[in-house]
Amino acid sequence: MSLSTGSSPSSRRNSFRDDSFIDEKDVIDSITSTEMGCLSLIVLGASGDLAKKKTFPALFNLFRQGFLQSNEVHIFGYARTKLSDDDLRERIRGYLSKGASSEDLEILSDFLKHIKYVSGGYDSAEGFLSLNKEISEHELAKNSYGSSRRLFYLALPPSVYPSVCKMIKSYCMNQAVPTGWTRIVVEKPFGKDLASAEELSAQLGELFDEPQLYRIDHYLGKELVQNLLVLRFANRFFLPLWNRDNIHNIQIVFREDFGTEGRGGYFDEYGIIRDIIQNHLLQVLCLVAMEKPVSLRPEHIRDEKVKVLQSVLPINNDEVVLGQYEGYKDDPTVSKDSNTPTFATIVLRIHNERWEGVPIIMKAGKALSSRKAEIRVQFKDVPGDIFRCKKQGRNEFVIRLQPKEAMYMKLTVKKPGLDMSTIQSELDLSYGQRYQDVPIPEAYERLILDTIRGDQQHFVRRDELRAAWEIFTPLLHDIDDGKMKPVPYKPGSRGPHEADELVAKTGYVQTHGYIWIPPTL
Ligand SMILES: NC(=O)C1=CN([C@@H]2O[C@H](COP(=O)(O)OP(=O)(O)OC[C@H]3O[C@@H](n4cnc5c(N)ncnc54)[C@H](OP(=O)(O)O)[C@@H]3O)[C@@H](O)[C@H]2O)C=CC1
Ligand SMILES: O=C1O[C@H](COP(=O)(O)O)[C@@H](O)[C@H](O)[C@H]1O
Repeated sequence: MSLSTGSSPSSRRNSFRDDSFIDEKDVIDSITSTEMGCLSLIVLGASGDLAKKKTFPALFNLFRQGFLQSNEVHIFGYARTKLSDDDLRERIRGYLSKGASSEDLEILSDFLKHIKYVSGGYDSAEGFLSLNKEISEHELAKNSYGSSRRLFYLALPPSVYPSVCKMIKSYCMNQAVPTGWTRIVVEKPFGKDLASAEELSAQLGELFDEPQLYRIDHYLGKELVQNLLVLRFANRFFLPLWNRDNIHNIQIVFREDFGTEGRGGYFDEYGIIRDIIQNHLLQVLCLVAMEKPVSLRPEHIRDEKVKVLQSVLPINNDEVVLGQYEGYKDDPTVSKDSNTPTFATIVLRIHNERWEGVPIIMKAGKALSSRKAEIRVQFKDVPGDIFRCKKQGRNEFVIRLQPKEAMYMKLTVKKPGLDMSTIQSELDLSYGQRYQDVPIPEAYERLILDTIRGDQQHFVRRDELRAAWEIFTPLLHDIDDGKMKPVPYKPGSRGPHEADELVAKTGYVQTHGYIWIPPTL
């Protein structure tokens, strides 16, 4: 976990309004009026993996940078496990203190004082009544000005979302209306297919209005994902090139160099398409492929994302390769005859004026040779090529989301020297080198801050979710019914060779003899 450093707490608190390019008056007004007063952050599922690894570290980083103010905030953990306040604090301390400086350890001790734990069931009126009592006491003690705010973060399996939301609605709503608010953050996977996602949406929709619901997809909080709209719409370079006339194919790739360790039971029920492609990679695709929004208002952006999703053609199963790494089924929590893919390459086709004929290759896998996530835009060959550049490979624009954020453009140049020959080189913007003193925030930090500020731009709207499930549901049902089977691949490999063959069939040209080496400082 990284403890990002930053400027002084007081200056950081207002930096969003100072620096943001979101300048619509109403957005700013809504942020200003709801960013004050007592703030209760309630982490449901506080005993779990996500809470430990992501939610509490993100809250701590926001606290240490002054985005959560000591005199306003209180954090409540809730779960069934019997823990004392100190048990939870010690768990968090254990995770956060590794490698921390003495200054950080001091701030951590202060942060932990703001944490309380309440134990109870996810359908227990008694549990939620005690939670409400704790929150109300904190509000009474601290609410000296402004309105009280309640943010419920569901770090829980989706199966309990409906009952938890009913409990919140019945027993824990903020009474400080209309100035205060109650918001709910839900994690993916949001459903297992179109029908179950719609049912879940309907259940939650009966209890909360869309502006109260934040469907989090942490890929939308990654620095270079947030950069996509700026890159595409603020640079004259890209505007005329970003279309079927110039781009041959696009790849959106997620690789992990570890398996499903410790999460086999969950993963076996969902698989790589539901875990990564239907949400994280598809959200990235929306930002890569959407038209320019009317403005930066969340609704304008999300309207354009929905249009892209609705333009995706039904998946052709001949353009899908599934894989399962050898040894996956050794996990005792995984079924011995599991048909669950841990790897998938899927070609999507967008039926619109900009992208007709451009294969969009979505690739994700666990237990592969490396860990990285990137967008790879491959341009067409140069027409009337007098340099025989084809030998060298095509222009490619690569956006590396992680690790080591970077953007680089592979291009052909004259080989330096007396000979007149060409080689592949690159224009390179590596963030570690270009922005040496700028800490890159963790995705969860940024997104939790958005939920507190009431900015839904980087959250998935209900109709987006529906459109996303519409794309993948037929394929998922074919896999669930055993009509599509994963091929085995070796852990630590590139995945099944059939996937490389499929990508080659789409016309992707691999550049041989060239490798981008991230610069070192
Ligand atoms: N872990 C990760 O890296 C990521 C997780 N997510 C999503 O976040 C959510 C939480 O994930 P994670 O923390 O890994 O999950 P966990 O399995 O760790 O569950 C979180 C907590 O929920 C409670 N719980 C677990 N299973 C059940 C059940 N069947 N019924 C009721 N309560 C249960 C447990 O608390 P107790 O028994 O104490 O009540 C547990 O501590 C999930 O939706 C997951 O898909 C999303 C991205 C990444
Ligand atoms: O949502 C998930 O994401 C993680 C990968 O997240 P990253 O930010 O480290 O790329 C993945 O390991 C997990 O299976 C999935 O549920």
